[in-house]
Amino acid sequence: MEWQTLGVEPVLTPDEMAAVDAAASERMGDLVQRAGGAVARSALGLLGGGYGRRAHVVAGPGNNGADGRVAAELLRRRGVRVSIGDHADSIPADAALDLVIDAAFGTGLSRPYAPPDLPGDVPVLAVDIPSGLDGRTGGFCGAPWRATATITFAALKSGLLLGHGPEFCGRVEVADIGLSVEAEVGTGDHLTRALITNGDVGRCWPRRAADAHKWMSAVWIIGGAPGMTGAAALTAEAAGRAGAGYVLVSAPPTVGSRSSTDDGRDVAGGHLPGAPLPVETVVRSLAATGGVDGWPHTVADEQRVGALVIGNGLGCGTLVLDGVVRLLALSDAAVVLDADALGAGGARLLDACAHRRATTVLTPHDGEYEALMGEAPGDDRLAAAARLAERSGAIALLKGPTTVVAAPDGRVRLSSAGDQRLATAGTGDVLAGVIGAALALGEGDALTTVAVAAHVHGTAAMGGPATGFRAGDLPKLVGAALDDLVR
Ligand SMILES: NC(=O)C1=CN([C@@H]2O[C@H](COP(=O)(O)OP(=O)(O)OC[C@H]3O[C@@H](n4cnc5c(N)ncnc54)[C@H](O)[C@@H]3O)[C@@H](O)[C@H]2O)[C@@H](O)CC1
Ligand SMILES: Nc1ncnc2c1ncn2[C@@H]1O[C@H](COP(=O)(O)OP(=O)(O)O)[C@@H](O)[C@H]1O
Repeated sequence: MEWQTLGVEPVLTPDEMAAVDAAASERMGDLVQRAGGAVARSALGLLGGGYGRRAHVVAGPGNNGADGRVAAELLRRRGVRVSIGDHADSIPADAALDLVIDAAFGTGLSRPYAPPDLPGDVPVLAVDIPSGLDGRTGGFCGAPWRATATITFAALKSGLLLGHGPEFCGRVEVADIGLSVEAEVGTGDHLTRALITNGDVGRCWPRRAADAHKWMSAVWIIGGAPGMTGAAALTAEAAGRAGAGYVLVSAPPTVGSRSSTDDGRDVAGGHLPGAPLPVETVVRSLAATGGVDGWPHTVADEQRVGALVIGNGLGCGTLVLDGVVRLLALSDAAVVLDADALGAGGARLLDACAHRRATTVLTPHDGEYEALMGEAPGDDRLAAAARLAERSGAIALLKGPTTVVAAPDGRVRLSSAGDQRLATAGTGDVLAGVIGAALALGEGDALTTVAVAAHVHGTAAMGGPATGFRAGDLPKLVGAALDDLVR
Protein backbone atom coordinates (compact mmCIF):
# COMPACT_ATOMS: atom_id res chain seq x y z
CA MET A 1 0.00 0.00 0.00
CA GLU A 2 1.33 3.47 -0.84
CA TRP A 3 0.05 6.80 0.35
CA GLN A 4 -0.23 9.73 -1.99
CA THR A 5 -1.02 12.16 0.75
CA LEU A 6 1.02 13.85 3.45
CA GLY A 7 0.07 15.88 6.50
CA VAL A 8 -2.60 15.22 9.10
CA GLU A 9 -4.75 12.37 7.85
CA PRO A 10 -8.11 11.89 9.54
CA VAL A 11 -9.40 8.32 9.49
CA LEU A 12 -13.16 7.76 9.61
CA THR A 13 -15.33 4.75 10.25
CA PRO A 14 -18.29 4.17 7.90
CA ASP A 15 -20.66 5.42 10.62
CA GLU A 16 -18.75 8.66 10.96
CA MET A 17 -18.67 9.07 7.18
CA ALA A 18 -22.43 8.55 7.06
CA ALA A 19 -22.79 11.30 9.68
CA VAL A 20 -20.60 13.61 7.57
CA ASP A 21 -22.82 12.88 4.55
CA ALA A 22 -25.96 13.51 6.56
CA ALA A 23 -24.65 16.85 7.79
CA ALA A 24 -23.49 18.00 4.33
CA SER A 25 -25.10 21.19 3.11
CA GLU A 26 -24.65 20.11 -0.49
CA ARG A 27 -26.97 17.84 -2.38
CA MET A 28 -25.86 14.22 -2.70
CA GLY A 29 -26.20 14.56 -6.49
CA ASP A 30 -23.49 17.24 -6.52
CA LEU A 31 -21.21 15.17 -4.31
CA VAL A 32 -21.70 12.17 -6.57
CA GLN A 33 -20.77 14.29 -9.61
CA ARG A 34 -17.53 15.34 -7.92
CA ALA A 35 -16.77 11.83 -6.70
CA GLY A 36 -17.43 10.42 -10.19
CA GLY A 37 -15.13 13.07 -11.66
CA ALA A 38 -12.36 12.07 -9.28
CA VAL A 39 -12.86 8.39 -10.19
CA ALA A 40 -12.67 9.23 -13.90
CA ARG A 41 -9.44 11.22 -13.42
CA SER A 42 -7.88 8.40 -11.48
CA ALA A 43 -9.05 5.86 -14.10
CA LEU A 44 -7.51 7.89 -16.93
CA GLY A 45 -4.23 7.83 -15.03
CA LEU A 46 -4.36 4.06 -14.71
CA LEU A 47 -5.41 3.67 -18.35
CA GLY A 48 -2.56 5.88 -19.49
CA GLY A 49 -4.96 7.88 -21.69
CA GLY A 50 -8.53 7.79 -22.94
CA TYR A 51 -9.14 7.22 -26.63
CA GLY A 52 -9.19 3.57 -27.67
CA ARG A 53 -8.95 2.18 -24.13
CA ARG A 54 -11.57 -0.23 -22.78
CA ALA A 55 -13.01 -0.20 -19.28
CA HIS A 56 -15.83 -1.99 -17.47
CA VAL A 57 -17.67 -0.48 -14.51
CA VAL A 58 -19.36 -2.69 -11.92
CA ALA A 59 -21.99 -0.32 -10.55
CA GLY A 60 -23.97 -1.28 -7.43
CA PRO A 61 -27.35 -0.02 -6.23
CA GLY A 62 -26.16 2.75 -3.88
CA ASN A 63 -24.13 5.94 -4.09
CA ASN A 64 -20.95 4.00 -4.78
CA GLY A 65 -22.58 2.67 -7.94
CA ALA A 66 -23.78 6.20 -8.77
CA ASP A 67 -20.16 7.41 -8.59
CA GLY A 68 -19.22 4.62 -10.99
CA ARG A 69 -21.94 5.57 -13.47
CA VAL A 70 -20.86 9.22 -13.48
CA ALA A 71 -17.26 8.12 -14.02
CA ALA A 72 -18.36 5.86 -16.90
CA GLU A 73 -20.03 8.78 -18.68
CA LEU A 74 -17.02 11.04 -18.21
CA LEU A 75 -14.66 8.35 -19.47
CA ARG A 76 -16.83 7.84 -22.57
CA ARG A 77 -16.47 11.54 -23.31
CA ARG A 78 -12.70 11.02 -23.25
CA GLY A 79 -12.95 8.28 -25.86
CA VAL A 80 -12.81 5.28 -23.53
CA ARG A 81 -15.05 2.39 -24.61
CA VAL A 82 -16.97 1.69 -21.40
CA SER A 83 -19.36 -1.11 -20.53
CA ILE A 84 -21.44 -1.10 -17.32
CA GLY A 85 -22.92 -3.97 -15.37
CA ASP A 86 -24.58 -4.14 -12.01
CA HIS A 87 -22.96 -5.79 -9.01
CA ALA A 88 -24.28 -9.27 -9.86
CA ASP A 89 -23.64 -9.20 -13.64
CA SER A 90 -20.77 -11.14 -15.10
CA ILE A 91 -18.10 -9.15 -16.89
CA PRO A 92 -17.97 -9.54 -20.68
CA ALA A 93 -15.17 -12.03 -21.31
CA ASP A 94 -14.79 -11.20 -25.00
CA ALA A 95 -13.62 -7.60 -24.51
CA ALA A 96 -9.89 -7.04 -23.95
CA LEU A 97 -10.31 -4.78 -20.95
CA ASP A 98 -7.68 -2.31 -19.81
CA LEU A 99 -9.39 -1.53 -16.50
CA VAL A 100 -12.26 -2.65 -14.28
CA ILE A 101 -13.81 -0.09 -11.95
CA ASP A 102 -15.20 -1.63 -8.77
CA ALA A 103 -18.11 0.62 -7.83
CA ALA A 104 -20.30 -2.20 -6.50
CA PHE A 105 -20.39 -1.21 -2.82
CA GLY A 106 -18.66 1.28 -0.61
CA THR A 107 -19.23 1.98 3.03
CA GLY A 108 -22.86 0.88 2.72
CA LEU A 109 -21.98 -2.82 2.32
CA SER A 110 -24.22 -4.60 4.78
CA ARG A 111 -23.89 -8.27 3.84
CA PRO A 112 -21.25 -10.43 2.18
CA TYR A 113 -20.54 -9.72 -1.45
CA ALA A 114 -18.58 -11.76 -3.96
CA PRO A 115 -17.95 -9.93 -7.23
CA PRO A 116 -18.09 -11.69 -10.60
CA ASP A 117 -14.96 -13.35 -12.00
CA LEU A 118 -12.34 -10.97 -13.35
CA PRO A 119 -11.18 -11.60 -16.91
CA GLY A 120 -7.46 -12.28 -16.45
CA ASP A 121 -5.24 -9.97 -14.46
CA VAL A 122 -6.84 -6.72 -15.55
CA PRO A 123 -6.09 -3.77 -13.19
CA VAL A 124 -8.88 -2.79 -10.80
CA LEU A 125 -9.71 0.68 -9.52
CA ALA A 126 -11.81 0.44 -6.35
CA VAL A 127 -14.21 3.26 -5.56
CA ASP A 128 -14.05 4.28 -1.87
CA ILE A 129 -13.12 0.78 -0.68
CA PRO A 130 -12.83 -2.60 -2.42
CA SER A 131 -16.32 -4.15 -2.44
CA GLY A 132 -16.40 -7.06 0.01
CA LEU A 133 -14.20 -5.43 2.66
CA ASP A 134 -15.65 -4.23 5.93
CA GLY A 135 -15.23 -0.45 5.91
CA ARG A 136 -14.48 -0.30 9.63
CA THR A 137 -12.24 -3.31 10.31
CA GLY A 138 -10.81 -4.24 6.90
CA GLY A 139 -12.10 -7.78 7.53
CA PHE A 140 -13.65 -9.79 4.73
CA CYS A 141 -17.36 -9.33 4.13
CA GLY A 142 -17.34 -11.49 1.04
CA ALA A 143 -14.46 -11.95 -1.40
CA PRO A 144 -13.18 -8.59 -2.68
CA TRP A 145 -10.98 -8.09 -5.71
CA ARG A 146 -7.44 -7.05 -5.01
CA ALA A 147 -7.37 -3.48 -6.29
CA THR A 148 -4.47 -1.83 -8.08
CA ALA A 149 -5.61 1.46 -6.63
CA THR A 150 -8.42 2.78 -4.46
CA ILE A 151 -9.82 6.27 -4.63
CA THR A 152 -11.59 7.22 -1.45
CA PHE A 153 -13.53 10.39 -0.71
CA ALA A 154 -13.13 13.15 1.88
CA ALA A 155 -10.94 11.08 4.23
CA LEU A 156 -9.37 7.66 4.73
CA LYS A 157 -11.69 4.94 5.99
CA SER A 158 -10.39 2.71 8.77
CA GLY A 159 -11.04 -0.45 6.74
CA LEU A 160 -8.40 0.65 4.23
CA LEU A 161 -5.74 0.60 6.94
CA LEU A 162 -6.67 -2.41 9.04
CA GLY A 163 -7.18 -6.13 8.53
CA HIS A 164 -6.99 -7.04 4.85
CA GLY A 165 -7.31 -3.39 3.78
CA PRO A 166 -3.63 -2.69 3.09
CA GLU A 167 -3.33 -5.89 1.06
CA PHE A 168 -6.47 -5.33 -1.01
CA CYS A 169 -6.68 -1.60 -1.62
CA GLY A 170 -3.42 -1.05 -3.56
CA ARG A 171 -2.31 2.56 -3.90
CA VAL A 172 -4.71 4.80 -1.99
CA GLU A 173 -5.71 8.28 -3.04
CA VAL A 174 -7.93 10.57 -0.99
CA ALA A 175 -10.07 12.83 -3.20
CA ASP A 176 -11.39 16.09 -1.85
CA ILE A 177 -15.04 16.34 -2.92
CA GLY A 178 -15.80 19.44 -0.86
CA LEU A 179 -16.90 17.69 2.33
CA SER A 180 -15.42 18.74 5.64
CA VAL A 181 -14.99 16.03 8.26
CA GLU A 182 -13.91 18.45 10.99
CA ALA A 183 -17.26 18.79 12.70
CA GLU A 184 -17.54 15.01 13.03
CA VAL A 185 -14.00 14.06 14.05
CA GLY A 186 -12.23 17.29 15.08
CA THR A 187 -8.79 18.56 14.03
CA GLY A 188 -5.13 18.52 15.06
CA ASP A 189 -4.33 16.77 18.34
CA HIS A 190 -8.07 16.57 19.02
CA LEU A 191 -8.83 14.44 15.96
CA THR A 192 -10.77 11.36 17.00
CA ARG A 193 -8.70 9.16 14.74
CA ALA A 194 -5.72 9.83 12.44
CA LEU A 195 -3.05 8.07 10.43
CA ILE A 196 0.46 9.14 11.43
CA THR A 197 2.47 10.51 8.49
CA ASN A 198 6.09 11.49 7.99
CA GLY A 199 4.95 15.09 8.34
CA ASP A 200 3.65 14.33 11.85
CA VAL A 201 7.08 13.04 12.86
CA GLY A 202 8.74 16.23 11.63
CA ARG A 203 6.20 18.32 13.51
CA CYS A 204 5.85 16.33 16.72
CA TRP A 205 9.07 14.45 17.47
CA PRO A 206 10.40 16.01 20.68
CA ARG A 207 13.72 17.82 20.25
CA ARG A 208 16.47 18.39 22.78
CA ALA A 209 16.76 22.00 23.88
CA ALA A 210 20.04 23.83 23.18
CA ASP A 211 20.76 23.97 26.91
CA ALA A 212 19.74 20.37 27.55
CA HIS A 213 21.71 18.13 29.86
CA LYS A 214 21.76 14.35 29.78
CA TRP A 215 19.34 13.80 32.65
CA MET A 216 16.63 15.73 30.86
CA SER A 217 15.98 12.72 28.65
CA ALA A 218 16.98 9.75 30.76
CA VAL A 219 15.43 6.30 30.25
CA TRP A 220 15.67 3.49 32.80
CA ILE A 221 15.10 0.00 31.49
CA ILE A 222 14.03 -2.64 33.99
CA GLY A 223 14.68 -5.98 32.36
CA GLY A 224 17.51 -8.06 30.98
CA ALA A 225 17.54 -10.84 33.56
CA PRO A 226 20.25 -13.50 33.17
CA GLY A 227 19.65 -15.40 29.97
CA MET A 228 17.52 -12.57 28.58
CA THR A 229 19.95 -9.69 28.46
CA GLY A 230 19.59 -9.43 24.67
CA ALA A 231 16.11 -7.93 24.99
CA ALA A 232 17.27 -5.19 27.34
CA ALA A 233 20.34 -4.57 25.18
CA LEU A 234 18.10 -3.95 22.15
CA THR A 235 15.88 -1.63 24.18
CA ALA A 236 18.89 0.27 25.52
CA GLU A 237 20.49 0.62 22.07
CA ALA A 238 17.18 1.83 20.61
CA ALA A 239 16.60 4.37 23.39
CA GLY A 240 20.05 5.81 22.80
CA ARG A 241 19.63 5.97 19.04
CA ALA A 242 16.23 7.60 19.47
CA GLY A 243 17.80 10.40 21.47
CA ALA A 244 17.77 9.43 25.16
CA GLY A 245 20.53 11.36 26.91
CA TYR A 246 21.14 8.72 29.58
CA VAL A 247 20.23 5.05 29.51
CA LEU A 248 20.23 2.91 32.63
CA VAL A 249 19.53 -0.82 32.77
CA SER A 250 18.66 -2.86 35.84
CA ALA A 251 17.54 -6.42 36.28
CA PRO A 252 15.47 -6.85 39.43
CA PRO A 253 17.34 -9.11 41.81
CA THR A 254 14.23 -11.17 42.50
CA VAL A 255 14.31 -12.56 39.00
CA GLY A 256 17.72 -14.07 39.42
CA SER A 257 16.77 -16.74 41.90
CA ARG A 258 15.16 -20.02 41.05
CA SER A 259 12.55 -19.65 43.75
CA SER A 260 11.31 -16.38 42.29
CA THR A 261 9.86 -17.86 39.11
CA ASP A 262 6.47 -19.51 39.04
CA ASP A 263 7.48 -22.12 36.51
CA GLY A 264 10.66 -23.05 38.33
CA ARG A 265 12.95 -22.08 35.44
CA ASP A 266 16.53 -21.74 36.56
CA VAL A 267 17.22 -18.35 35.08
CA ALA A 268 20.14 -17.66 37.37
CA GLY A 269 22.30 -20.65 36.64
CA GLY A 270 23.36 -22.46 33.48
CA HIS A 271 22.54 -19.54 31.20
CA LEU A 272 24.69 -18.47 28.29
CA PRO A 273 26.84 -15.34 28.61
CA GLY A 274 24.75 -12.16 28.57
CA ALA A 275 24.41 -10.04 25.46
CA PRO A 276 26.68 -6.99 25.66
CA LEU A 277 24.89 -3.79 26.51
CA PRO A 278 25.86 -0.66 24.56
CA VAL A 279 29.01 0.72 26.19
CA GLU A 280 27.23 3.97 27.06
CA THR A 281 24.66 2.14 29.19
CA VAL A 282 24.85 2.59 32.94
CA VAL A 283 24.08 -0.63 34.78
CA ARG A 284 22.58 0.07 38.14
CA SER A 285 22.01 -2.66 40.67
CA LEU A 286 18.80 -2.61 42.57
CA ALA A 287 18.45 -3.18 46.29
CA ALA A 288 18.30 -6.90 46.77
CA THR A 289 17.71 -6.68 50.47
CA GLY A 290 14.05 -6.74 51.20
CA GLY A 291 13.46 -8.62 47.93
CA VAL A 292 10.41 -7.37 46.19
CA ASP A 293 10.09 -4.43 48.55
CA GLY A 294 13.55 -3.16 47.76
CA TRP A 295 13.85 -2.69 44.01
CA PRO A 296 10.74 -0.68 43.27
CA HIS A 297 11.85 1.83 45.89
CA THR A 298 15.33 2.10 44.40
CA VAL A 299 13.86 2.92 40.99
CA ALA A 300 11.17 5.25 42.25
CA ASP A 301 13.67 7.18 44.38
CA GLU A 302 15.54 8.25 41.26
CA GLN A 303 13.49 11.27 40.29
CA ARG A 304 15.64 12.30 37.37
CA VAL A 305 14.51 9.74 34.79
CA GLY A 306 11.92 10.85 32.28
CA ALA A 307 10.70 7.37 31.43
CA LEU A 308 10.87 3.81 32.69
CA VAL A 309 10.67 0.91 30.25
CA ILE A 310 9.74 -2.23 32.11
CA GLY A 311 9.55 -5.78 30.86
CA ASN A 312 12.14 -6.53 28.15
CA GLY A 313 13.73 -9.80 29.24
CA LEU A 314 12.36 -9.24 32.70
CA GLY A 315 11.19 -12.80 33.31
CA CYS A 316 7.77 -13.70 34.59
CA GLY A 317 6.56 -14.64 38.02
CA THR A 318 4.39 -13.48 40.87
CA LEU A 319 7.22 -11.70 42.62
CA VAL A 320 8.13 -9.81 39.46
CA LEU A 321 4.52 -8.78 39.03
CA ASP A 322 4.45 -7.67 42.66
CA GLY A 323 7.48 -5.49 42.00
CA VAL A 324 6.05 -3.99 38.79
CA VAL A 325 2.74 -3.20 40.46
CA ARG A 326 4.52 -1.56 43.38
CA LEU A 327 6.78 0.42 41.08
CA LEU A 328 3.78 1.70 39.11
CA ALA A 329 2.35 3.04 42.35
CA LEU A 330 5.60 4.59 43.56
CA SER A 331 7.00 6.24 40.44
CA ASP A 332 5.90 9.54 38.94
CA ALA A 333 7.79 8.93 35.70
CA ALA A 334 6.17 7.94 32.42
CA VAL A 335 6.18 4.14 32.20
CA VAL A 336 6.22 1.84 29.17
CA LEU A 337 5.15 -1.71 30.03
CA ASP A 338 6.22 -4.22 27.40
CA ALA A 339 6.87 -7.93 26.92
CA ASP A 340 7.19 -9.85 30.24
CA ALA A 341 5.60 -7.02 32.19
CA LEU A 342 2.40 -7.63 30.19
CA GLY A 343 2.38 -11.40 29.94
CA ALA A 344 1.43 -12.22 33.50
CA GLY A 345 -0.28 -8.99 34.40
CA GLY A 346 -4.00 -9.40 33.91
CA ALA A 347 -6.49 -7.47 35.98
CA ARG A 348 -4.00 -6.69 38.75
CA LEU A 349 -1.69 -4.87 36.37
CA LEU A 350 -4.57 -3.04 34.69
CA ASP A 351 -5.81 -1.84 38.09
CA ALA A 352 -2.32 -0.62 38.96
CA CYS A 353 -2.18 1.32 35.69
CA ALA A 354 -5.61 2.80 36.28
CA HIS A 355 -4.45 4.31 39.59
CA ARG A 356 -1.52 6.20 38.05
CA ARG A 357 -1.51 9.89 37.26
CA ALA A 358 1.62 9.88 35.10
CA THR A 359 1.59 8.55 31.55
CA THR A 360 1.50 4.77 31.23
CA VAL A 361 1.88 2.94 27.93
CA LEU A 362 0.94 -0.70 27.33
CA THR A 363 2.38 -2.25 24.16
CA PRO A 364 0.84 -5.72 23.71
CA HIS A 365 0.91 -8.00 20.72
CA ASP A 366 -2.19 -10.17 20.40
CA GLY A 367 -1.02 -12.82 22.90
CA GLU A 368 -0.14 -10.24 25.51
CA TYR A 369 -3.44 -8.48 24.88
CA GLU A 370 -5.28 -11.70 25.64
CA ALA A 371 -3.23 -12.21 28.82
CA LEU A 372 -4.14 -8.71 29.95
CA MET A 373 -7.78 -8.57 28.96
CA GLY A 374 -8.79 -12.23 29.15
CA GLU A 375 -9.91 -12.25 25.51
CA ALA A 376 -8.24 -11.93 22.11
CA PRO A 377 -8.46 -8.54 20.38
CA GLY A 378 -10.70 -9.97 17.63
CA ASP A 379 -11.29 -8.44 14.20
CA ASP A 380 -12.18 -4.96 15.37
CA ARG A 381 -8.76 -3.71 16.43
CA LEU A 382 -9.99 -0.15 16.89
CA ALA A 383 -12.48 -1.34 19.47
CA ALA A 384 -9.95 -3.71 21.08
CA ALA A 385 -7.33 -0.99 21.60
CA ALA A 386 -10.00 1.40 22.88
CA ARG A 387 -11.21 -1.20 25.41
CA LEU A 388 -7.71 -1.68 26.78
CA ALA A 389 -7.10 2.07 27.03
CA GLU A 390 -10.40 2.61 28.79
CA ARG A 391 -9.90 -0.29 31.20
CA SER A 392 -6.32 0.68 32.14
CA GLY A 393 -6.39 4.46 31.82
CA ALA A 394 -3.18 3.93 29.84
CA ILE A 395 -2.20 4.53 26.26
CA ALA A 396 -2.76 1.19 24.55
CA LEU A 397 -0.52 0.35 21.60
CA LEU A 398 -1.82 -2.77 19.88
CA LYS A 399 0.91 -4.17 17.64
CA GLY A 400 0.35 -5.54 14.17
CA PRO A 401 1.01 -4.76 10.52
CA THR A 402 -0.94 -1.59 11.24
CA THR A 403 -0.32 -0.45 14.81
CA VAL A 404 -3.32 0.97 16.64
CA VAL A 405 -2.62 3.42 19.47
CA ALA A 406 -5.58 4.39 21.65
CA ALA A 407 -5.83 6.92 24.47
CA PRO A 408 -8.27 6.63 27.38
CA ASP A 409 -10.05 9.76 26.09
CA GLY A 410 -11.16 7.84 22.98
CA ARG A 411 -8.65 9.23 20.47
CA VAL A 412 -6.84 6.79 18.23
CA ARG A 413 -3.74 7.05 16.06
CA LEU A 414 -2.69 4.50 13.45
CA SER A 415 0.71 3.76 12.00
CA SER A 416 1.03 1.67 8.88
CA ALA A 417 4.79 2.22 8.53
CA GLY A 418 6.97 -0.87 8.25
CA ASP A 419 6.31 -4.28 6.76
CA GLN A 420 6.81 -7.96 7.36
CA ARG A 421 10.54 -7.56 7.90
CA LEU A 422 9.54 -6.43 11.40
CA ALA A 423 8.06 -9.86 12.08
CA THR A 424 11.27 -11.00 13.74
CA ALA A 425 12.18 -11.47 17.39
CA GLY A 426 13.35 -8.40 19.24
CA THR A 427 11.83 -5.66 17.10
CA GLY A 428 9.27 -5.06 19.85
CA ASP A 429 12.11 -4.50 22.33
CA VAL A 430 13.45 -1.84 19.98
CA LEU A 431 10.03 -0.20 19.78
CA ALA A 432 9.84 -0.03 23.58
CA GLY A 433 13.18 1.79 23.67
CA VAL A 434 12.10 4.28 21.00
CA ILE A 435 8.88 5.03 22.88
CA GLY A 436 10.80 5.39 26.14
CA ALA A 437 13.18 7.90 24.59
CA ALA A 438 10.36 9.89 22.98
CA LEU A 439 8.48 10.11 26.29
CA ALA A 440 11.64 11.07 28.18
CA LEU A 441 12.39 13.81 25.65
CA GLY A 442 8.98 15.29 25.30
CA GLU A 443 6.22 17.01 27.14
CA GLY A 444 3.76 17.05 24.27
CA ASP A 445 0.57 15.09 23.78
CA ALA A 446 1.50 11.58 24.98
CA LEU A 447 -0.76 9.78 22.47
CA THR A 448 0.91 11.60 19.57
CA THR A 449 4.38 10.98 21.00
CA VAL A 450 3.79 7.23 21.32
CA ALA A 451 2.20 6.90 17.87
CA VAL A 452 4.93 8.94 16.23
CA ALA A 453 7.51 6.65 17.89
CA ALA A 454 5.74 3.64 16.35
CA HIS A 455 5.85 5.36 12.97
CA VAL A 456 9.58 6.06 13.29
CA HIS A 457 10.16 2.39 14.22
CA GLY A 458 8.25 1.16 11.14
CA THR A 459 9.86 3.69 8.81
CA ALA A 460 13.31 2.77 10.09
CA ALA A 461 12.75 -0.89 9.26
CA MET A 462 12.16 -0.02 5.61
CA GLY A 463 15.79 1.10 5.41
CA GLY A 464 16.97 -2.43 6.27
CA PRO A 465 17.43 -5.49 4.07
CA ALA A 466 14.25 -7.23 2.86
CA THR A 467 15.70 -10.64 3.73
CA GLY A 468 17.62 -11.52 6.85
CA PHE A 469 16.69 -8.34 8.67
CA ARG A 470 17.52 -8.58 12.39
CA ALA A 471 16.22 -6.55 15.30
CA GLY A 472 19.85 -5.62 16.00
CA ASP A 473 19.92 -3.75 12.67
CA LEU A 474 17.03 -1.57 13.73
CA PRO A 475 18.35 0.88 16.35
CA LYS A 476 20.89 2.44 13.97
CA LEU A 477 18.20 2.70 11.32
CA VAL A 478 16.00 4.49 13.87
CA GLY A 479 18.72 7.14 14.23
CA ALA A 480 18.95 7.47 10.44
CA ALA A 481 15.16 7.68 10.04
CA LEU A 482 14.99 10.43 12.65
CA ASP A 483 17.75 12.36 10.87
CA ASP A 484 15.68 12.10 7.74
CA LEU A 485 12.28 12.94 9.18
CA VAL A 486 13.12 15.51 11.85
CA ARG A 487 14.73 18.65 10.54
N1 LIG B 1 -18.89 9.97 1.56
C1 LIG B 1 -19.61 10.79 0.82
O1 LIG B 1 -19.95 11.83 1.21
C2 LIG B 1 -19.99 10.35 -0.52
C3 LIG B 1 -20.05 9.01 -0.72
N2 LIG B 1 -20.21 8.52 -1.94
C4 LIG B 1 -20.23 7.08 -2.13
O2 LIG B 1 -21.32 6.53 -1.49
C5 LIG B 1 -20.99 5.36 -0.82
C6 LIG B 1 -21.95 5.14 0.27
O3 LIG B 1 -23.21 5.12 -0.34
P1 LIG B 1 -24.37 4.13 0.10
O4 LIG B 1 -24.69 4.39 1.51
O5 LIG B 1 -25.45 4.23 -0.91
O6 LIG B 1 -23.67 2.71 0.10
P2 LIG B 1 -23.31 1.70 -1.06
O7 LIG B 1 -23.11 2.38 -2.36
O8 LIG B 1 -22.19 0.89 -0.54
O9 LIG B 1 -24.60 0.75 -1.22
C7 LIG B 1 -25.45 0.44 -0.18
C8 LIG B 1 -26.70 -0.22 -0.76
O10 LIG B 1 -26.38 -1.53 -1.17
C9 LIG B 1 -27.19 -2.48 -0.47
N3 LIG B 1 -26.31 -3.61 -0.16
C10 LIG B 1 -25.36 -3.63 0.80
N4 LIG B 1 -24.69 -4.80 0.75
C11 LIG B 1 -25.22 -5.51 -0.28
C12 LIG B 1 -24.94 -6.79 -0.84
N5 LIG B 1 -23.99 -7.58 -0.37
N6 LIG B 1 -25.68 -7.20 -1.90
C13 LIG B 1 -26.63 -6.42 -2.41
N7 LIG B 1 -26.96 -5.20 -1.91
C14 LIG B 1 -26.26 -4.75 -0.86
C15 LIG B 1 -27.67 -1.78 0.77
O11 LIG B 1 -28.88 -2.34 1.20
C16 LIG B 1 -27.81 -0.35 0.25
O12 LIG B 1 -29.03 -0.20 -0.45
C17 LIG B 1 -19.56 5.60 -0.37
O13 LIG B 1 -18.84 4.42 -0.16
C18 LIG B 1 -19.02 6.38 -1.55
O14 LIG B 1 -18.53 5.54 -2.55
C19 LIG B 1 -20.29 9.37 -3.11
O15 LIG B 1 -21.41 9.04 -3.83
C20 LIG B 1 -20.24 10.82 -2.89
C21 LIG B 1 -20.33 11.33 -1.53
N1 LIG C 1 3.92 -8.12 9.22
C1 LIG C 1 4.25 -7.01 9.88
N2 LIG C 1 4.20 -5.80 9.26
C2 LIG C 1 4.55 -4.68 9.92
N3 LIG C 1 4.95 -4.65 11.21
C3 LIG C 1 5.02 -5.80 11.88
C4 LIG C 1 4.68 -7.03 11.26
N4 LIG C 1 4.85 -8.02 12.19
C5 LIG C 1 5.29 -7.43 13.32
N5 LIG C 1 5.38 -6.09 13.14
C6 LIG C 1 5.82 -5.11 14.16
O1 LIG C 1 7.01 -5.64 14.77
C7 LIG C 1 6.99 -5.44 16.17
C8 LIG C 1 7.04 -6.82 16.87
O2 LIG C 1 6.91 -6.68 18.25
P1 LIG C 1 6.85 -7.95 19.24
O3 LIG C 1 5.87 -8.95 18.71
O4 LIG C 1 6.65 -7.44 20.60
O5 LIG C 1 8.30 -8.56 19.06
P2 LIG C 1 9.36 -9.07 20.15
O6 LIG C 1 8.61 -9.41 21.39
O7 LIG C 1 9.99 -10.28 19.54
O8 LIG C 1 10.34 -7.98 20.33
C9 LIG C 1 5.74 -4.61 16.46
O9 LIG C 1 6.07 -3.25 16.44
C10 LIG C 1 4.82 -4.96 15.29
O10 LIG C 1 3.87 -3.96 15.03
